[in-house]
Formats: sequence, structure tokens, C-alpha cells
Amino acid sequence: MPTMLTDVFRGHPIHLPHFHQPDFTSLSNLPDSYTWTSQDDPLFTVAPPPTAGENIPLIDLNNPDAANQIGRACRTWGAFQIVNHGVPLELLQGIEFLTGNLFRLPVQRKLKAARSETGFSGYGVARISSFFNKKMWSEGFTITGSPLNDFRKLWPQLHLDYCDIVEQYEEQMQKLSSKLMWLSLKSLGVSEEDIKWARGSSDFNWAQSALQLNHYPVCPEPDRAMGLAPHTDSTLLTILYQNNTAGLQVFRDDLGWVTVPPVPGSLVVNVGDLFHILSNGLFKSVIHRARVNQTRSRLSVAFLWGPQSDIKISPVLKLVRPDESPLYRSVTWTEYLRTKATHFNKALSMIRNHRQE
Ligand SMILES: C=C1C[C@]23C[C@H]1CC[C@H]2[C@@]12CCC[C@@](C)(C(=O)O1)[C@H]2[C@@H]3C(=O)O
Ligand SMILES: O=C(O)CCC(=O)C(=O)O
Ligand SMILES: [Fe+2]
Repeated sequence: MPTMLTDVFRGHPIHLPHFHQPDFTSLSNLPDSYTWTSQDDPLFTVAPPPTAGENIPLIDLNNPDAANQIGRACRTWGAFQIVNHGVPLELLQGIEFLTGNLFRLPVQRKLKAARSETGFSGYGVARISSFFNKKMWSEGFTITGSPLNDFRKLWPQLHLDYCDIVEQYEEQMQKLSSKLMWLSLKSLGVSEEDIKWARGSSDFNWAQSALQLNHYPVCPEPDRAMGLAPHTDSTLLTILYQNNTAGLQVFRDDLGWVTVPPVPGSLVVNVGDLFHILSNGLFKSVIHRARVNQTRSRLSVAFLWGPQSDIKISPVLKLVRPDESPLYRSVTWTEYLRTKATHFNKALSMIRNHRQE
């Protein structure tokens, strides 16, 4: 039996303060525990250069040149937005409606479905919270496998309708993720033939995923608060739906923090650490964060997509020069998630092969 994501953190308890969540709406000042400075996060106040204005590419999947554009975006930004992605608008509206309804529930109800210390799914603060001294101005809900048990606790009457939306959304995201992976690899001259574990399995039985719903309430002092601290995703690819409130920012060494503007009906795609490894570092897993807003609350839904947890992921041989060794060792998704849970942003460099000079 392959390890399922549900079991990944069993034996790896993470102590998280879900139960100290404030009632965000009642706070008129930012408490100290929510006030961030560059001491809490060295990238917090990186100022944009005077020439700012560049943004991640917006790619039309119907464009015959889409594969090349995606490849270029994965190499230079590690992120891009897509339109004409084929996911029905009603489904995007459906998942936004579900997410809004979930976070509007009274906190006591949400805590009935709280994520446990060794669990994967449920309500709570972001898993990366334990690496920072300050709290984030957000709440989240993680889903993997069937959300039935949790949803029953949240919505004793309507849980089946909500499960249906999640199921349809995941199915669409699954198809889209695989399409995006092959399009981007095509731009590097890599085909299904070159990746043993994914070869010819059009039913995606080699893939696995999680859904992360995020809520960033209105904040009295957004400039000093942090919605979700900078991180890279431990995925192959992540597909993010954001509502009409800006907040997502991606980091580039030469440009600093770049805000990804909401484009109605579009989806944001970002390269995760496993795709970085698979592409031998050609595609960059992008550092990103979420900021908050003084007048509008923000919702986002991240589809975190990766391989079956016990498949060994290593750089595609075609992408390694014959006179060099691969930049990364092979690693399974389970191993990587556990490394990340312990070492956070050092995880990727821990998988790196160090050249013997
Ligand atoms: C499959 C995943 C990927 C996880 C862990 C697990 C479930 C939830 C994901 C997130 C979502 C929020 C940011 C992040 C950094 C977090 O704290 O939880 C992500 C993390 C990762 O990409 O490492
Ligand atoms: O809310 C956002 O825009 C970012 C969410 C995110 O990065 C995540 O859930 O991994
Ligand atoms: Fe993320």
C-alpha cells in the first residue's frame, strides 16, 4: 500500500496554536504578536527597485505557442497566470462560495474540524507557522482525500453538496495540472517517454493532491501584518484560485516582491520544489507570500499537486549534462514533506548533491 498524504505527518507532530486564533473581526489594533518586522522575516521589507512594473506572464492556453511561454515562465519566474484553461467559471464560483461559507462559520464550529498535531486535514493556522515568531493574519483549511467527515461536522445538513463541489474541482485541477506539466516539459524537449513513473498512465494514478483553502480577514494595519509568510510549495505544481482581492506576491532576486493582480476567471500556477528537482533546477520553485488588506477580505484556494507519495523523484536524465552529475538526489514526496516539516526553507538545499571538486 502506498503511503497516502493523510499519513505523512503521523509520527511528526507539529505544535500549532489553532486554539489561540483571535476573533479577527473584533480587533481594531494589530496586536504585537501579529506585528512583523524584518527581524521576523528578513525579506519583509525588501523595497522594490525603481524600475518595478514587470509582472508574471499571463498565458492563453489556446495560444499555439503556450508550451514555450510556459517553459519560459517556469525558468524565469517559477510562476504564471493562465486563461482559457477550460475549468468552468461556475466551478470557480462554486469553490469560492464554499470557501467563503466555511470561514464565515462561527469559530467554535470550525474548531470541531481542527487539524490535529499529527493530522493532515482540517481547520487551523498554516503549517509553516511554527517556523516564525509572529502570527499570520489568516486561517486555513486543508483537504486531502474525502472531506466527508470534516464537512459533516461543519455543515450537518449540506455536507454532501459541498463534497460534490470539492470532488469536481479536484478532478478539473488534476487534469489541468498534468496538462501543464507536460506542456512545460515539452518546452525542454522532455516527453512522457523520459519519465518512467509517469509514463503512459493517462489515468493519473501516479498523482496525488491536497486542497488548501485560505482566508485573510480584513486587517486594521495591513502594512505591518503578514497573511502567509514567504515559502515555496513542496509540490510539482500548485494551481491557485484567488478571489478579486490582491495579496499574492512572488519574489524575484532582481525585482523584489511582485504583486500578482487578480484577473477574473484566471488561475495562478507556480512551480514547486519537486518540479525544481525534476527539472534539475531549470524550473525555479518560487518564493511567494500573501499580504492582507484594510478594507477587503481575501480568499484563495491552492491545489497542491504531486506524485504518489512513495515514487522516487529525481532529475530527468536528459536535462543533466553528460559530464555532470544531477543537481539533486532522488526523494519521495513523503520524505520531502517530512524534511520540509522539520527544516522548512532549507529542505531543497538538503536534497542537493554537492559536487566533489
Ligand atoms: C501537501 C502539502 C503542501 C503543504 C503541506 C501539505 C498540506 C498543506 C500545504 C501548505 C499550504 C500552505 C503553505 C504551506 C507551506 C503550508 O504550510 O501548508 C504548504 C505546504 C508545502 O507546500 O510545503
Ligand atoms: O493565498 C495566496 O495567495 C497564497 C496561498 C499559498 O501560497 C498556499 O496556500 O500555498
Ligand atoms: Fe504556497
